[in-house]
Amino acid sequence: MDANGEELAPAVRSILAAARERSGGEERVSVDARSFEDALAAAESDGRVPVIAEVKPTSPTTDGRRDDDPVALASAMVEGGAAALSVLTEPAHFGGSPESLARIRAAVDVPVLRKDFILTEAQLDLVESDLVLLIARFVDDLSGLVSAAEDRGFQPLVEVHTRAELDRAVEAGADLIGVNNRDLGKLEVDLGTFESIAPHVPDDVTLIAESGVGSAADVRRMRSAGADALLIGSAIMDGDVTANVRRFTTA
Ligand SMILES: O=C(O)c1ccccc1NCC(=O)[C@H](O)[C@H](O)COP(=O)(O)O
Repeated sequence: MDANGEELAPAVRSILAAARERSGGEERVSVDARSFEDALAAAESDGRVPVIAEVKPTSPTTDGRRDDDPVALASAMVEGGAAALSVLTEPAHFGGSPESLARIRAAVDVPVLRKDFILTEAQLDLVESDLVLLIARFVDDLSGLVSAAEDRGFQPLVEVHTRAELDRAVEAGADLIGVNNRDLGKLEVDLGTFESIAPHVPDDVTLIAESGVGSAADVRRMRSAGADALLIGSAIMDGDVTANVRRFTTA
């Protein structure tokens, strides 16, 4: 069950159980973050669709696993025109690690999002990144965690899947909001989720469409519905990542 008492897919229950066990960093981090807004503006100004390309070695909904060097993958994504990167740090279900993120961030000059299931303030201190994902569905004190992230210099990206979660994200002061097309209760993907929530997002929020984008037509669909940027994982990790990113950034 999640905080709303709703049933969760077994894989997500397992992800959350593992997240509750993970400790934080030993010292409070203080990040000199690369501006995500500037990265989006740079992409727009030279005609690239702003894409956050995700280094996602595996996942509960992916067959197999990609064991390439994460830094090589990340550099190939930047070569394809990614405005920013998302890097999984969850080890048990996504094959990520904080070490991979630190190596990637040192090797590229675009902003890097830490993609994990952060539940506590201490877990923010595991590794430096430019953005951190906070999933509204799983965080009780969302305002507290948004503030804690900002106090450390992170740009928090608050992920929502419903209107009620959007309201919580806005109340928590989120400037960056991602609408996840993947329902983490059932693990089903529906691009209509973004289309139904986007009209209710305040104009001053930077809005990201997350999950389920697999084609140039999907990119255009999400952009028409109001996406300032797209977060794309599986479809980029499948095959030549530079060519895949380029297909989306030129959609
Ligand atoms: O991707 C999964 O299988 C997954 C399973 C359980 C919880 C979360 C999951 N994904 C997290 C994500 O948000 C995605 O990695 C990200 O939005 C990219 O999605 P996609 O482009 O569909 O790989």
